[in-house]
Formats: sequence, structure tokens, C-alpha cells
Amino acid sequence: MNSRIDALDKANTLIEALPWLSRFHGKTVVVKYGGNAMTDPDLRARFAENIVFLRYAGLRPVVVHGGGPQISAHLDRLGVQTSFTAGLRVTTPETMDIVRMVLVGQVNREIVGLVNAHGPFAIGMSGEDAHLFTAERKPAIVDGTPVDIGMVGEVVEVQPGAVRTLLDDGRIPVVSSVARSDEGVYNVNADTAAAALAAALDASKLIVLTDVEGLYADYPANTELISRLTVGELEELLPELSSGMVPKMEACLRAVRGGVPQAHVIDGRVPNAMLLEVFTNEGIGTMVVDEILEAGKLGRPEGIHGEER
Ligand SMILES: Nc1ncnc2c1ncn2[C@@H]1O[C@H](COP(=O)(O)OP(=O)(O)O)[C@@H](O)[C@H]1O
Ligand SMILES: CC(=O)N[C@@H](CCC(=O)OP(=O)(O)O)C(=O)O
Repeated sequence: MNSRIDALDKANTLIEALPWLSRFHGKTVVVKYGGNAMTDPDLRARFAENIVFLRYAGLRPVVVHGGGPQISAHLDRLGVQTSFTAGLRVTTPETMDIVRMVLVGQVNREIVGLVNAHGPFAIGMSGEDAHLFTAERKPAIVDGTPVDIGMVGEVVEVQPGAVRTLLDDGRIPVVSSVARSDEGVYNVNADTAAAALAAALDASKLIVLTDVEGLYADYPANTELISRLTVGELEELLPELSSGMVPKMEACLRAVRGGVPQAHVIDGRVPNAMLLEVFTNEGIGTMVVDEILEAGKLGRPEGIHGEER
């Protein structure tokens, strides 16, 4: 009897996904996979499964990855000092060589391997390839003053043609957050790179995975989750935010301002977090929306019972 109830529950869960499957079929979703959500081997395997699930469900997923903790661990092993200013790594030419080696040669290969355990889907790319990302030098802003932090860039141009070609061929592009520039290669924050790519691809969603539930209202004093906010509300809140959440929420703002109807920050420590976000009525984490854009580009999902998220 219990196994019959379990089976009925499973069927209900599957049918709950129907309106979301219909809404996102054929749509591009850019997923930013970050260093801290990447450290546990089981979660890494779940992440790859979720990405492949999205692909089989008819979406067009693209992964943009960081690897801050992995870069720091490698610099440590080599005895190279590293520091952050306003959340960005101070990047000397020597550090840049190691950033590129770890992101493109190690972290990217690992994600590609995990996804390809399920079939010939993932193709790894550096942000330098086919002029995907072009960056300009970006100083850190400390107390309102620009401070030079070396070979750190801001993406100023995206040429997404190669990524589109891969998507059209049914592949899953996996992109490292480095960029070309007039001066060689630049280190770019992966949240910001993902937002720039989502806007350039005219994606339907940006999903940023991290190691907290989402945006907390008054962190660290209060960890009440903000589950939905409009771009206007986010713009008001941004000056009050601190540390790691700043690039993530700036990325959500950049993506939505750039035409992506929904941007999410979700908890990468939760197994199957992406499936919960895309295919359930409740969703998880924090969602940033431009309501007019959302209604125009995605339309209302059919057949949702209860409150729409
Ligand atoms: N308002 C906030 N809500 C949630 N987390 C916050 C907030 N402000 C700062 N944080 C911090 O930001 C961290 C996430 O950023 P970061 O460590 O850079 O993530 P990642 O490695 O996933 O890119 C959280 O672990 C938390 O400590
Ligand atoms: C300029 C800058 O800080 N670049 C980051 C790039 C990697 C990244 O963003 O990784 P996470 O997403 O794991 O934090 C760095 O060097 O750590």
C-alpha cells in the first residue's frame, strides 16, 4: 500500500513539472557554478545530473564556472600570496597564469568530465575562445576610490556565436571565467561573466548557485530569506549588501536589466537544487524579476494551481 502511495506521489511530482516543462522548452538557461558550491564530490555529481536532466527535458543549459577556492588552494600549494580587494582577487601576471591554468585546465575539465559521464554533451571553452568575452581592466572600488588590482577585467563585449552553435548542435557549453583583452588575458568574476553571457544569449533564466539559501534580508544578524524581488527593489538594496553577495546580486541585476526575465540565486548545497527551481511551483532561493519583461517573454505558465511564484 505504502509503495502505491509513494508511486502516486512521484506521479504527482512529475505532473507538477508539466507547466514548467512547457514554459521552458527550447529556452536557454545560463547556470553559474561557483567555487563554494563545488567542493563536495556528491554534490558535484548531482550538479552534472541536473544539467543533463535540463538538456533531456528540452532546455538549452549553458554552464559558466568559477573556482575561487580551487585557485586559492593552488596558489597556496605554490607558496604564492593572494589577497582580495572589494571581493576581487588582486591578480599579478604570475597569479593570472595560475588562475587560467586552474580554471581552464582543471576546474573546466572536471565539470566537462562529470557531465559527459551521461553522454557526449559537454564541450569546454575558455572565455577567450572565439572572442567570447572581451574585458577591460577594472579597478576595485574602496570607499568610493578606484584601486588598481592588476589583471582583473570587466566583460565589455560578448560574442556568443560559438556558444549558440554548440547549443544548436545539442551540446552543453561549459565556460571558464577568463577573458581576452588588449593586454592579454584577464581574470573576471564568474558571477558577472555569467550575467553578461545570459544577456548576450537572450537567455530565459540566469541561475547562480552558491553556499547559502539565497539573499538574506539583514545578513548576518538575520537570515530571513528574500524569495522574490523586483529590479527596482534590488537597486535600492544593493548599497547595503556586503562581501560575496555583492557580485551575485549585481549579476542578477545586470542580467535582468540586459533582458533576461528571471535571475535566481539558489543553494548549491541542496541536492537537485536546479530541478527544484525550474520544475516546481514553489521554486527555491531568491528570484529577481522585471515583471513586465517576465510577462512579455515567458507568458503565464498554464495550469498552475495555487500561488504562482
Ligand atoms: N545578504 C546576504 N545574504 C546571504 N549571504 C550573504 C549576504 N551577505 C554576505 N553573504 C555571504 O556571501 C557568501 C556567498 O558568496 P561567495 O562565498 O563569494 O560564494 P561563491 O563561492 O558561491 O561564489 C555567503 O556564504 C555569505 O557568507
Ligand atoms: C577577479 C576575481 O576575483 N576572479 C575570481 C574568478 C573565479 C570566481 O569567480 O570563482 P567563484 O565563483 O568560485 O568565486 C577569482 O580569482 O577567484
